[in-house]
Amino acid sequence: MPTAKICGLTTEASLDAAIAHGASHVGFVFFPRSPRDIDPDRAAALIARTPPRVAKVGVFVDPDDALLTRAVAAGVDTIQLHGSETPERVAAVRARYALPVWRAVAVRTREDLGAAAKYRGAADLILYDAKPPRGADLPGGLGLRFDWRLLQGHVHPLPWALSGGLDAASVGEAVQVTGATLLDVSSGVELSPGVKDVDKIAAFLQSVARS
Ligand SMILES: O=C(O)c1ccccc1N[C@@H]1O[C@H](COP(=O)(O)O)[C@@H](O)[C@H]1O
Repeated sequence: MPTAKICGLTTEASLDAAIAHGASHVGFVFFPRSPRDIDPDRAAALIARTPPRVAKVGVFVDPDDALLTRAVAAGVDTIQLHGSETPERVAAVRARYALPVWRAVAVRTREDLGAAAKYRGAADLILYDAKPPRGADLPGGLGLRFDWRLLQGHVHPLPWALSGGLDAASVGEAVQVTGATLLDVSSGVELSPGVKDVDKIAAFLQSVARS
């Protein structure tokens, strides 16, 4: 059965809904430009109420080590790098913190998928996300999807997950088209950027469980 990460959590209510409805991963965004940005001290309070079976993913955009160290001290146990981190930087982060590291790969065309192979031996998982439009304020969390058919026949160099514009209505088709076993959502379970909705979280996780 596919599993899911609910990303961009900032409140007890939304975190509790994700846990209660079976999320395998919860995500906290450490990026000041994001409407979902969370301070590591606040994240620590949310992580403290998250059971061990649920992975706590920190989402970062070209972070320095000081921020990574604060987030790991807060309880983040998986690092998602969503900026322009090179394979060398990804490998260094993985070695320094001895935690699983995900690398986002932005996809618009089939050629974009080629970037994933560069992270073999550096990242633990590739997170395919839609490529943001030129000049976008954020590299992710925009509720945009890419053509999932691009993943058909793609030889994945690493374990992988799917993100970008998913919601309760579309996630079943996403699983069918791509064969994804881990689905990552942020905007699709929100009322407005940064404002999570517990009913949308429940509906998304129910759709994943049915897929
Ligand atoms: O959510 C954010 O604000 C964010 C900021 C910077 C980098 C990544 C971010 N979110 C990630 O984007 C994808 C897709 O999100 P969406 O469902 O399309 O809104 C997801 O992996 C989030 O972790």
